Amino acid sequence: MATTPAPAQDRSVVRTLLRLWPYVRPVRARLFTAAFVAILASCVGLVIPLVLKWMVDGPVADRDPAGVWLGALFLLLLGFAEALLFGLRRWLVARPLSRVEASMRAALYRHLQRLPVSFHDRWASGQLLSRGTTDLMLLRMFLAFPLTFLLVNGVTILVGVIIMVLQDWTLGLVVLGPAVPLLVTCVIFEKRYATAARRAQDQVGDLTTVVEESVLGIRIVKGFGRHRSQARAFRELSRKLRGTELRKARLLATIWGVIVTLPEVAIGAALVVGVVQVADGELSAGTLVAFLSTALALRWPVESIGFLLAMTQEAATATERYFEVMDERAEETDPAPGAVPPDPEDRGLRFHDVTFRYPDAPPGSPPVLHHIDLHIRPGESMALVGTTGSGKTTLTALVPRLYEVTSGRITLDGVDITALPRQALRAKVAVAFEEPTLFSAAVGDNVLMGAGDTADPAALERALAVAQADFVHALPQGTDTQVGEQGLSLSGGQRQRIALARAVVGQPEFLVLDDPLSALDVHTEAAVEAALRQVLAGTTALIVAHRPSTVLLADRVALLSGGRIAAVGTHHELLRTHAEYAHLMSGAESERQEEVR
Ligand SMILES: Nc1ncnc2c1ncn2[C@@H]1O[C@H](COP(=O)(O)OP(=O)(O)OP(=O)(O)O)[C@@H](O)[C@H]1O
Repeated sequence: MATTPAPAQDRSVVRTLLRLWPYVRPVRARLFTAAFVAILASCVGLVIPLVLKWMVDGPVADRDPAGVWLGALFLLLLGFAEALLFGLRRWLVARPLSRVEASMRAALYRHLQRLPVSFHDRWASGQLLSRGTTDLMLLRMFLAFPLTFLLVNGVTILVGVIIMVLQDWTLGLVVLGPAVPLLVTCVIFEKRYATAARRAQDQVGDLTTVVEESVLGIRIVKGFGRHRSQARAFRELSRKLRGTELRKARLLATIWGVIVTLPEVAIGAALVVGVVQVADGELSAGTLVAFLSTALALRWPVESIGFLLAMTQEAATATERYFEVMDERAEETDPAPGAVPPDPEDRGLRFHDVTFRYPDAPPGSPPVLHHIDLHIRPGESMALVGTTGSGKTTLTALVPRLYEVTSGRITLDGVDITALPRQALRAKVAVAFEEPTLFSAAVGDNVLMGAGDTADPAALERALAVAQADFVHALPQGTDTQVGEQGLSLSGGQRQRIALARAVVGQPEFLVLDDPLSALDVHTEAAVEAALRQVLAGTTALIVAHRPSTVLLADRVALLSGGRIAAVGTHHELLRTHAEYAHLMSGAESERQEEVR
């Protein structure tokens, strides 16, 4: 499951949001201009009450129709200017903000590609998906609205309050009365909403994981009739999410209620006090009209603060979730400093006293691999044999540095693999796993992924021939045929052969094969083996094998038992001298005979 740390209670929203600055920086000019334009638009709106005051105390009191028309024309122009300026603000921000969202998404994707396999072991893919989609959308919305409007509304309220106090300070005080209770409510609301927002966004991630798993595993779900339990799990998670969303809605409704009611009551009170003052002749009707229309013009900026704060909280949570992934350490691409200098005498692939424990294994648990010493000489192929769970896959994963050794060293031709840049290492070592993953692309492209930039059609043909994957030519568009997500339109054995072709296409110096022929029928396996033998003649190879036929491909065999190398020798030697090996192979042999029969 995903690591979804509990929300930090004492986080600072501002400090969290400031982390977005590097992404916002390139569009800062546009954003600041847009904010300035929005402030201008709001201030234009605040001039309207002053025009009204002039109209009521002037042309209306003097019964001057020409003056009223002039005032109306002014109002119309001000309205137009306000609308135009708000339109301009939108135009200014729309494009740059979608660029910010795209660049953050690209950075996240790039980072995910560079994070070690151990990170992906820990995190559910749905959590990563939701961070790259929903959370980034929330951030774009925050940059488009709350970021600008919290500032714009703040300035508008300040200017409006100054105008009101200048009109009549007693009425001003009446309207300002609710400011303190409003502020207190906002602070309490903000804290509670932060917790609910974090929970909701994590739950969206969990829900995405369930959907993704059941879509990818649809065959298992159907095959085992698990659709009801999957649907139940989905319903349970969406019920939880609904509960959290309702809590958010309730919190929002409460704050909205307070934010709307208090100012309305204050405006009502100001109306009563103002009317009394006008009746007593202490205040002109025009001033009261101007005062009240300013107060009404401030209603929206004040009321919107509730949901602007809510969106800001969600954005802070989204930022936190985004950086939880971005802060994870990516694999170093450059060689590690201080590695042991290369030993030119030490050729081939060599494990020197390698011990390995999975990074996410419970503390104190025994290592999966103990003090492995193994030397595969240049051009030699070595089979790795062992009972299930003995650590074979783990050992092979250490060579391309999918995981880092806990202690000890692995060397390729005397060079410590940590002293090689990762790209150079992975160009030297090709891998094929038992569970072949194909990408949504043409078959040919899937194979050529293994060849770096030096790919050519002849290499593709050669690799397909070695892997006995000529069947691709019979596909509707030959090597250009698109294979679906995970290559589901191909059989298991066909996918394995394409993955094998991918491993051999780059003619790597070192080949690591994790039981790559397990899904093939005996005849195809024999044909692949015959072709592989030619490839293996010049390549140093480590091949995980379960069947004697695959073992026979190799020059020597290493027996892995309980995470230790129990014996190394030729197949026939070990059959004679090692009971565990003989037992393993006889089981495999009888299974094999069953299969042939
Ligand atoms: N990502 C992981 N985190 C923690 N432990 C793991 C992880 N992957 C595998 N293990 C554990 O490491 C041990 C060795 O697993 P490994 O897959 O290397 O065995 P194997 O010999 O390849 O087995 P098989 O023949 O069934 O493929 C197992 O006990 C397994 O539970």
